[in-house]
Amino acid sequence: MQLLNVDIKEAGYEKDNSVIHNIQFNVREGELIGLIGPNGAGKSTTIKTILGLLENMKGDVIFQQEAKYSYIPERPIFYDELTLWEHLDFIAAVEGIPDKEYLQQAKELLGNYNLADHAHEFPGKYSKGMQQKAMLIMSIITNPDVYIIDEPFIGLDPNAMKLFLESIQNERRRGAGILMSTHVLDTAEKVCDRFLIIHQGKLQAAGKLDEIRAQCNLPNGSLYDCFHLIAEGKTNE
Ligand SMILES: Nc1ncnc2c1ncn2[C@@H]1O[C@H](COP(=O)(O)OP(=O)(O)OP(=O)(O)O)[C@@H](O)[C@H]1O
Repeated sequence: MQLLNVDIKEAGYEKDNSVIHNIQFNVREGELIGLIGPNGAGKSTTIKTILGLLENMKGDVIFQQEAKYSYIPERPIFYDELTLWEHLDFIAAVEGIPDKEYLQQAKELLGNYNLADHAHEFPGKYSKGMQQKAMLIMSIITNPDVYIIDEPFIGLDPNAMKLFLESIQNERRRGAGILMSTHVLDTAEKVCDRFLIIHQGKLQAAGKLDEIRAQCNLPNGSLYDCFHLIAEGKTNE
């Protein structure tokens, strides 16, 4: 089942100055989609458009059957005066999640991510990797149908990276669809079902790795090879 349909004709930060054009794709249940492209390609702008943050947008972004989404930004954001536990309590209260539904899960996640001993500290003072893990826990407890994740891997140590990927796989098994922007192409190649390669604000290639290879005319190429070809503007499109 499709959870999110995106059909952006154009979007940008100022009127009559579009940054992204003709970006169409969908996210289905259980799918992990990698949104990739060089710096300044338009990945964050695409995400901001999906989140409804850009006024200057033409097109449609439709979450199916009131699918609930959760956004994990590249730069974690916390309330200065709330501990991580207080953040979790606050989110549970706002989302109307009963204690018995999230307390156990939150404790398990805090344990897995080695944050249990820091749960009563202010996450604003955590290291970058700890903050990233805290954001993920805050997201998971809301049980979203769709995750929108902006570059999650920067700052994670190898163990945290493994845990992050495991958490994502668990969420996919539950049926959640995930749109994830990243520059870590070797990991993306291994874990994503489909890819969207954006360059200069346009979708230059989309599909499974085999389809991307065909679009790039690189039958044995890696995602990295295809990315470079597109970033250098050498595709036929
Ligand atoms: N707040 C903003 N106001 C005006 N222009 C912006 C703003 N944010 C981004 N842009 C412009 O939009 C274009 C796309 O930027 P965007 O942040 O979407 O790229 P990105 O693919 O996410 O890059 P990166 O990999 O560096 O994060 C760039 O030309 C950038 O200068």
